[in-house]
Amino acid sequence: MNNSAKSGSGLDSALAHLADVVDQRREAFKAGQIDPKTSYTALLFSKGDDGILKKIGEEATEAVMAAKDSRQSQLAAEQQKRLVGEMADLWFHCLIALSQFGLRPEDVIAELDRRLGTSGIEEKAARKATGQE
Ligand SMILES: N=c1c2ncn([C@@H]3O[C@H](COP(=O)(O)OP(=O)(O)OP(=O)(O)O)[C@@H](O)[C@H]3O)c2ncn1[C@@H]1O[C@H](COP(=O)(O)O)[C@@H](O)[C@H]1O
Repeated sequence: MNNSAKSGSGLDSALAHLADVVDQRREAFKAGQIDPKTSYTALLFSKGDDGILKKIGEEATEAVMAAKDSRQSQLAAEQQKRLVGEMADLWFHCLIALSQFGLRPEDVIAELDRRLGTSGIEEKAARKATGQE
């Protein structure tokens, strides 16, 4: 795997482009212009909140299992490829959930940007100190 692949704005634009496709599918589904039999994205939207959120749980579990298998097979290339595929499924289904709840990947990226440079340990301690936990 190439560690330098897709760093920087290419990642943002790839996610934004896919989110545009997902949002368009959602609008088309709501308008009755797209058939869940021909669009997997529309099929997911037809399942509503519970179906979409359940799918995230399933995809997360599949990604965890692929990671464990990858480790056991000493990171064999084909297992790494499977792990990337499962992570892609997970990210895709997260984009579906964001769209369902009126959000965009840009919102998540902005939050991650905001956190840059703040240690998770410090942030957790600050939350405890202000009683937010
Ligand atoms: N990126 C994706 C994408 N990633 C994963 N998937 C689908 O997500 C599913 C993964 O779920 P599973 O592994 O559980 O497989 P499954 O057995 O088919 O699912 P279930 O029957 O268990 O629900 C597969 O059917 C994949 O095809 C995706 N489907 C669509 N996209 C993008 O969305 C666009 C629009 O897709 P359609 O709405 O189908 O035209 C496509 O052009 C792609 O760019």
